Amino acid sequence: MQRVGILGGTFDPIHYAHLAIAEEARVVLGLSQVMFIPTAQQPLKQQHFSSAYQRLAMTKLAIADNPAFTVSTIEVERSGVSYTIDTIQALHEDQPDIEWWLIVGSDSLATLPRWHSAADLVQLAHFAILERPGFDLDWSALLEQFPALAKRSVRIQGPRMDLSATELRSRLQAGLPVRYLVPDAVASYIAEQQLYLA
Ligand SMILES: Nc1ncnc2c1ncn2[C@@H]1O[C@H](COP(=O)(O)OP(=O)(O)OP(=O)(O)O)[C@@H](O)[C@H]1O
Ligand SMILES: O=C(O)c1ccc[n+]([C@@H]2O[C@H](COP(=O)([O-])O)[C@@H](O)[C@H]2O)c1
Repeated sequence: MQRVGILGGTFDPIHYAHLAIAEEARVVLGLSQVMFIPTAQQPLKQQHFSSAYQRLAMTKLAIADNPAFTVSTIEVERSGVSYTIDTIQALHEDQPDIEWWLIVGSDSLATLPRWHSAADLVQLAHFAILERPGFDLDWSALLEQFPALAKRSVRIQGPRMDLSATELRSRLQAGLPVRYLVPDAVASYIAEQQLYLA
């Protein structure tokens, strides 16, 4: 069965750790492609710092040189709160013969108990879990709550990159460089659009 990866994210902004975990999961799991899906509105985040359109544009620029990477506008076009279960259900209905792999950092997976219809999601998707430096996942607690995860997930150790969008926004606000932390085209877009200055 063909396997396709999904990297959902706020991508505010997208950075090299996103690209690196997507590529790692692609190779380790033999994914035919990784679909990047920027959220319209992340359910657990109070605030976004650029528009959905700008985050989508940065995502397109970031993945342009990798033929195995694609961008889906499914959440941006649906608008409103972006529940992953809605996205997976739609993709699954459209292409039931694909094995869908959600690529998630360990920090994000730790919030799974608070995701909408999490128990159903675990039945529909597989999970590629990437270790995030400085973040210890309580794996046994999660397995206790979602036993199906044991058979439907793979934990991948690397690459370990201590980089976050939060840190990038702080750097930009402080006038510090983000070159070599995000693709050049993304750095140029951020500068042109004057993002993350306030
Ligand atoms: N450095 C990293 N290592 C592993 N996973 C990461 C890393 N950065 C982001 N991810 C994962 O990528 C996905 C999308 O992340 P997101 O767009 O929220 O970026 P972020 O850097 O975590 O943003 P913010 O700092 O604004 O919360 C999530 O599953 C997150 O766990
Ligand atoms: O469906 C939910 O309730 C839900 C709650 C929190 C996060 N998510 C998804 O998890 C992905 C990573 O989120 P984030 O915060 O790291 O950008 C992104 O696709 C979010 O929409 C989904």
